[in-house]
Amino acid sequence: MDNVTVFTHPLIQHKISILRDKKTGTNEFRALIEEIAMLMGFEALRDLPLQDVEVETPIETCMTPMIAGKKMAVVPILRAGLGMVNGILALVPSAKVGHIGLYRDEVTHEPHEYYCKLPSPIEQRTIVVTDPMLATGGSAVAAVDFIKQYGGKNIKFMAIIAAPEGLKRLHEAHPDIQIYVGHLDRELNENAYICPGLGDAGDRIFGTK
Ligand SMILES: O=P(O)(O)OC[C@H]1O[C@H](OP(=O)(O)OP(=O)(O)O)[C@H](O)[C@@H]1O
Ligand SMILES: O=c1cc[nH]c(=O)[nH]1
Ligand SMILES: [Mg+2]
Repeated sequence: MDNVTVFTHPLIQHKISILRDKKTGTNEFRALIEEIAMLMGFEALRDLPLQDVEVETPIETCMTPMIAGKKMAVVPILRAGLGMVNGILALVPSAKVGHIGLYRDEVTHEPHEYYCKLPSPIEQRTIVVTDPMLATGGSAVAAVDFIKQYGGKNIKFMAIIAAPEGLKRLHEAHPDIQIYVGHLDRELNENAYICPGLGDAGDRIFGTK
């Protein structure tokens, strides 16, 4: 699929396997989500624009590349996407952070919006949307719809685990965005949970149940 990257890096696969283990506690789970986001972000941000700036080394003055301007936004889908934000900010500390609040109805599995605040202006920014779980794809499609309504154009979506159904739905709804997936799982179950998955990412990050 064009514009879709499914990671195979052993460090990412190893960390995802620890996430899956139901014995992994909140502390470790939260740290792993952040580390995986950073590893995925390293690849996802390989096309960030650079500009040459003048720097004086101890030897001489030279022109050398740096990230051009403050041109990035991280937009987590609340709540679980919040867990990935610091991993991306560790790479680009100057990035602005927007928030989109969505929860999935337990019966219909449809996403419901409860919050949306994005950095303005957003048109020129590289926008990294984070959510560990891409299940039916309803939340991801709704979040990207919002960002496009606000004027966002250069959008990257990062999920740690995706179901084939959700990846297909997001790619078909928004073929122009770059999608990054840490691992593509087998399927959704009758409750629209990813199998084998890792359970409810939000509850495991924040210790709620
Ligand atoms: O692809 P979908 O079928 O839309 O499902 C994925 C969504 O479900 C989870 O959020 P949840 O509704 O559990 O909210 P939470 O992050 O607050 O726990 C997850 O973090 C995604 O946002
Ligand atoms: O498996 C799933 C599906 C949706 N949301 C989660 O947190 N986990
Ligand atoms: Mg949840």
